[in-house]
Amino acid sequence: MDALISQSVQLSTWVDLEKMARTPSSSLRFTQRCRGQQRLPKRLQPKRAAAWYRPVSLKISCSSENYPASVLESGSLPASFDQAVILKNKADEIEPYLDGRCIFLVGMMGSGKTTVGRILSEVLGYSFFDSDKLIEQGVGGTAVAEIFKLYGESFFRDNETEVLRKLSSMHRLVVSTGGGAVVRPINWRYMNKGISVWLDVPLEALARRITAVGTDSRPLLHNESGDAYTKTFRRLSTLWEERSEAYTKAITTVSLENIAAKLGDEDVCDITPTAIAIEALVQIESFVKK
Ligand SMILES: Nc1ncnc2c1ncn2[C@@H]1O[C@H](COP(=O)(O)OP(=O)(O)O)[C@@H](O)[C@H]1O
Ligand SMILES: O=C(O)C1=C[C@@H](OP(=O)(O)O)[C@@H](O)[C@H](O)C1
Repeated sequence: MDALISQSVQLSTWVDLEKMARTPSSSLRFTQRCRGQQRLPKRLQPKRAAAWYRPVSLKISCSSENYPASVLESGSLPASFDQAVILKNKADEIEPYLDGRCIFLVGMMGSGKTTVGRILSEVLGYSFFDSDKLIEQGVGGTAVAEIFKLYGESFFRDNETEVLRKLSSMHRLVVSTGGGAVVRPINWRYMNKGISVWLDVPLEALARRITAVGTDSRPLLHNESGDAYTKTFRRLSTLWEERSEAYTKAITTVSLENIAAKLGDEDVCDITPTAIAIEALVQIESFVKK
């Protein structure tokens, strides 16, 4: 049965990746907001949730058109510029150094791979792919949770590897991978043909985000007892113990705790996706300019 389905999941038959990749994603604006954020119970709300929507955390003024080589490295963002402008300038600066290499975002579920990945693809003029979505399309539009239920995790993982293999032979893509893609060594061979970026987000923040949107689409978070936050946090902790080492194989790391420290924020939940995208470019820059 599985063999039969596997055969039907030939990438060429389900997604014309090459064609899709020729069309850079166009739905994104530089300033990404947390749309559709549901209200959490008060005790789960981040201390300054509204700050997610702040356009920028500003420290100093800057009169030059040339932004500091590393706006976040310096720990100070120029006061009069929107994060979106900083992001776009940084993208323009490093894009030639990428030589078309793909960017693979890795990280625990809920770490922002899709959110940040879309922003990066937009500013770099790259195409965006979500590997989970490609797997779903390959199985006739079956949702990830359903694929796990009907065919099991290893079937899902085989398809994930096949998707990554195919994507790794392409250029100018930003790819949001599934949280478990890091576990198979073969996947690293594919992802590190491009530049892998680990979004390192504290478990508490992940659990808050996922609780806000629900766990329906994330099958590995099903089957726990307790309230939504507690069971999500517990399951994430187990997965983290199994995977934390694997994430360190990424070529670059974006640590939200480091960004928070640089910006003077005390809560990682205050960091906007745009600020995270800027830091991702800063980290990528230090790799490509080495
Ligand atoms: N920097 C951020 N601050 C607050 N919420 C965020 C941030 N980045 C992502 N989110 C939210 O967290 C949830 C998971 O993000 P997503 O990009 O889908 O993660 P992943 O693709 O890694 O699973 C989404 O609801 C998204 O809106
Ligand atoms: O952590 C994991 O093993 C998984 C994460 C999910 O992707 P996201 O990280 O995008 O939620 C999805 O691939 C699947 O549910 C398995």
